[in-house]
Amino acid sequence: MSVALQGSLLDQVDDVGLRPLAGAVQRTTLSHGAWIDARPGWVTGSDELFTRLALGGSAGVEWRGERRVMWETEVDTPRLLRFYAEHEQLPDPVLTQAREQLSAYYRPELHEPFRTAGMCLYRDGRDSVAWHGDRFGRGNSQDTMVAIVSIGAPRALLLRPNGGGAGRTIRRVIGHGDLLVMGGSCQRTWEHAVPKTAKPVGPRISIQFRPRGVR
Ligand SMILES: O=C(O)CCC(=O)C(=O)O
Ligand SMILES: [Fe+2]
Repeated sequence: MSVALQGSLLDQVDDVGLRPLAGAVQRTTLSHGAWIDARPGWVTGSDELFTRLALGGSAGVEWRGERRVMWETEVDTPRLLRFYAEHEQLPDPVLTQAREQLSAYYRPELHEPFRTAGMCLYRDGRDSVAWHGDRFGRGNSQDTMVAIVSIGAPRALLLRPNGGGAGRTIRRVIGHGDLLVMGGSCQRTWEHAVPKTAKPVGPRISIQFRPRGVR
């Protein structure tokens, strides 16, 4: 796997860590009770963290390719994946800290901690995720939150109300340690996607923290 990364210059001087959330998170209210929060540059030293996580084997994450059935043929899922269930050790201590800090910050609103961590590796612009909501679990019927940490090369995350409609898509370019949290009814009244791009882009890792029973 080729994971050459053009890092952000600012980021290379920092050790891997987290900046504060309080006072630095900006909320955008969407329709139908959905919202997104943004905290740009939350993870410091994120290029270093990227390198640690992108390396396979014991130093990092066992990235897995998956297959799925599409139009009656089996195709590769266009990204690599690793899901950490709630009792699994996360692959880097800063991710454990991130989960704790998110849980503390959002507790008054979420009333429960973030527990699982889904990870995706987008190797280049051909990797993507199609329009969807995280609706396999409680996100289908209840308000909840999904917190996304993005490291490596920035990619566009698109959001639109279910079914779309011209001019209703919101675009956020996230990478290099940015935090984006989808909340309220976002998983059931809105959809999100990371589209393919023909532009030459480096690899990006997305880490999604979710509460129990949300997937
Ligand atoms: O790449 C991302 O940040 C989004 C991933 C996503 O939506 C998912 O895995 O459910
Ligand atoms: Fe998702």
